[in-house]
Amino acid sequence: MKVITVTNQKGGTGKTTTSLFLKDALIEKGKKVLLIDLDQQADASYGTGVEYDPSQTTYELLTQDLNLDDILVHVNDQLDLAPAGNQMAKLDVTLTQDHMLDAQFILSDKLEDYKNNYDYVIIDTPPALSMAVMNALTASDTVVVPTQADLFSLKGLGDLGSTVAAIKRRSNPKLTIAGILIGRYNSRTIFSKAMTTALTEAAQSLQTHVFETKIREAISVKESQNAFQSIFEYDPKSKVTHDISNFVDELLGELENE
Ligand SMILES: Nc1ncnc2c1ncn2[C@@H]1O[C@H](COP(=O)(O)OP(=O)(O)OP(=O)(O)O)[C@@H](O)[C@H]1O
Repeated sequence: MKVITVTNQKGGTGKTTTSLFLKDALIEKGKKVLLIDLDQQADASYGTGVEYDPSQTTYELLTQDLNLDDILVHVNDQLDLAPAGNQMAKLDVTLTQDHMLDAQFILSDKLEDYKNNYDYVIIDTPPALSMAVMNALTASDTVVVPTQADLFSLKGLGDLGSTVAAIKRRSNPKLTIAGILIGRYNSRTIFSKAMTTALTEAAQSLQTHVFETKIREAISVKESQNAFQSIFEYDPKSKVTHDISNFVDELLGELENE
């Protein structure tokens, strides 16, 4: 079982979209996937199109004496969902009030018994360097950092680099950053010198590289999300679907070589 966290503390950089693409591409490859939603906005959970009990979510999993099974939603034979709820916004406060020791290990401990149940676990995270993200990083093999080809999306990635370094030292030495993924890409955009410098610096600060594949901006991305459909079903022949396939092949190639 490989655990992949999708994170960037900046909002709206494509974390949920990337998590859903990853889930779709892995299912397309016949893999068994667990999607864990740690973002209080719960867009990834909503995106699967299933109904779930809003009082049995990843917040309860991380703050109460519950097993993953207690909150899991069986979406289909290849996909289970650990859904999020808006109570996730108070996770850091709750864990501090409860004086939880080693609070970043909770998710990793709770995944321990499920190692043989899934090929891949995909974790969608909130736009913050919160306890939810610490838990995701501690439980993961690798991290994908979605960004957009603008300077603001790259701001603050140095902080993510420091957090990952701290997690590697303290709670998860095997953690790697697979790469920075450029999304909503427009091929007519000329990368400015400033953008190229910022991308290089961002990759250096994360001790990683930028994925060769970029995901283009395409209306079918939003349309497939609105239709609660996998992009592979909604628009199988489109260029963006091809990008997604190439990106996932690039990522899996890296993971297999580790
Ligand atoms: N390749 C793409 N083409 C078109 N639209 C896209 C593409 N990728 C992402 N989007 C759109 O960009 C918006 C932001 O993406 P998304 O919700 O995945 O970001 P996020 O990082 O998860 O946001 P947040 O930080 O709020 O959790 C969404 O409306 C999504 O549909």
